[in-house]
Amino acid sequence: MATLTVTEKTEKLRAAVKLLNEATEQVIKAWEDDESKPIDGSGSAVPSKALYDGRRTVLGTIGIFLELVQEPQARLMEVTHEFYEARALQIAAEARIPDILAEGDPKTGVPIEELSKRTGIKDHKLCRVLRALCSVHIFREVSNNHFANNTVSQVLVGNDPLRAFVLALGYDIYTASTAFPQVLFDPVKTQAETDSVTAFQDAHNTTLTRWDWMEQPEVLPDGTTRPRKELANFTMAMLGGGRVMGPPLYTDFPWADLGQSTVVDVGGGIGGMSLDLAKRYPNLSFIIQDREPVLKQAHAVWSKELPSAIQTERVKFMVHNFFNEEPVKNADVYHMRYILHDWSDDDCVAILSAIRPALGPNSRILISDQVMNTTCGTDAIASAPAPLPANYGYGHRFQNLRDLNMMCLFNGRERTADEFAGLAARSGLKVAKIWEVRGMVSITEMRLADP
Ligand SMILES: C[S@@+](CC[C@H](N)C(=O)[O-])C[C@H]1O[C@@H](n2cnc3c(N)ncnc32)[C@H](O)[C@@H]1O
Repeated sequence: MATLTVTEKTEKLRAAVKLLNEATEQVIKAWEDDESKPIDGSGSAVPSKALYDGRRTVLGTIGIFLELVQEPQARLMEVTHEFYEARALQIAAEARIPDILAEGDPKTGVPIEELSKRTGIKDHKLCRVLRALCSVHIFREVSNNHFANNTVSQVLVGNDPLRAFVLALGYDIYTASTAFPQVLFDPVKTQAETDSVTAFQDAHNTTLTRWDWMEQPEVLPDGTTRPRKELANFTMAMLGGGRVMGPPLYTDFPWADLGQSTVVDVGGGIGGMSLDLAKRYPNLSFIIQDREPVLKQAHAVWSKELPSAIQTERVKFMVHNFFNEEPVKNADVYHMRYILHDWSDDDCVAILSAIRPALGPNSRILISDQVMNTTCGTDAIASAPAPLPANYGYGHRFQNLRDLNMMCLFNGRERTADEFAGLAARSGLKVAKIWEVRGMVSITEMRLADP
C-alpha cells in the first residue's frame, strides 16, 4: 500500500529516531577521538570508518523525516524549487561572497550594503539570495542583513578550484539540464546511447559533443572569437572536485606498495589526482594523457605546484585519444578517474579494449568512479541499517544526482559492481577487486582475464 497506516508510520519514525540517536553518538565520539585526519591543505579529510558510516546514517535519516513528517504536497513543491539553491550558490561563488565575508569580523558580519557595493548586485536581491542559502545552512545571518561564513561556506574561501566546480555546474551543465525532459520524452533521442545525442546538444543547439564544444572558440556578437570560459573553468573544477573526493582514494588503496611504478593517467585532465599522488608517494612516476588543449593547462598547473616533477621527468604529458590503442606498453598502472562514467557501455568497452593490448601480466587498470548501490541493495555492497533504504537513501543523494548528470551530458552512467563486471568481461578483462574507500568514489581494479 502506498500510504502507510499511523501504526506503520509511527514504527518507522521511531526506528529512524533511534538510528539517528545512535549514529549521532557515533559521529560525536569520532569527533572526540579526533579520528579524522586532514591530509592536505584544502580542508578535506579522510574520515575514520566509524565517522564515515555515522555520517551517512545521519544523512539517510533526514530522508525518512522528509518522507514521513513533511506534508507530502509541500515536499514535492519544495523539490521543484531546489534548483534555485544551486543557482543561489552559483551567484554567491561568482560574486566571491565567501572571500568578502572572510575579510569581515565573523561576530558582527558584513552588512548587505557593503556586499552590494562590492558585487554590484542590488542589496535586497543579494540579501534574499544569501538568506535562501542561510536557510540550507550555507552562510550565517548574524544579525538582520549582516552575513558571515559558516562551516560550509568557509571552505570556499580562497579555494578557486572548488569555486570552479560550483561554477562549472552553473554554466553549461545547468543549461544542459533544461533540455533533459524533452530529450527523455523524445521517442528517438530517448533510445540514444552516444555522447552526441543528449540533452547537452539540444540545450546548446549544437551537434558537437561536450568535449568538442568546449574546445570550439566562442563567437562574440562583433564576430570576433575567444576561448570558451567553460574549458579553463572545467579543468580547474576537476582539480577542485577531485580534491574533495580524492583523499580517501589516496589512503585506501596501497599506492606505497607499488614502489617505483609508472602510473599512466588515461584522460588525466590536468592530472589533478596524479599531482596529489606525486606529492604523497615520491617513488611513483606519471604519464598524463589527454587532449592537447587540456594538457597545456596541465603543464601550467604542474609547473606551479610541483615543478621538480617536470624537471626530473617524473611526470610526462602525452596527447592521446583513449579510443586509439594505448601507446605506453606494460605499465604498472593505467588509471582512469571520472572517465568511464562519462561514456556509454559500448564506448567504455572500446576504451578498455584499447588499453587491453598494452597490459602486461602484472599491469592493472584502476578505475576511480562511484560503485553504485540500489535502494534495494546489491550483493557487492553492505546495506544500510533499517529502516534506511539499502543505499542510505538521502545519504546517497549526490551519487544519484551525479548519475543523472552523466546521462544528461554524455549518455554516460555511474555503474553497479555487476555493471563493471559486465564491461570487463566484454573487454577481455576481469574485475580483480573493488577497493573499499571511505568516500563516494571507489577504486575498481581490472586485470587481464587470461594473463
Ligand atoms: C571528467 S574529466 C576527468 C579528468 C581527470 N581524470 C580527473 O579526474 O581530474 C574527463 C577527461 O577526459 C578527457 N577526454 C575526453 N575525451 C577524450 C579522449 N577521446 N581521449 C582522451 N581524453 C579525453 C577530457 O578532456 C577530460 O579531461
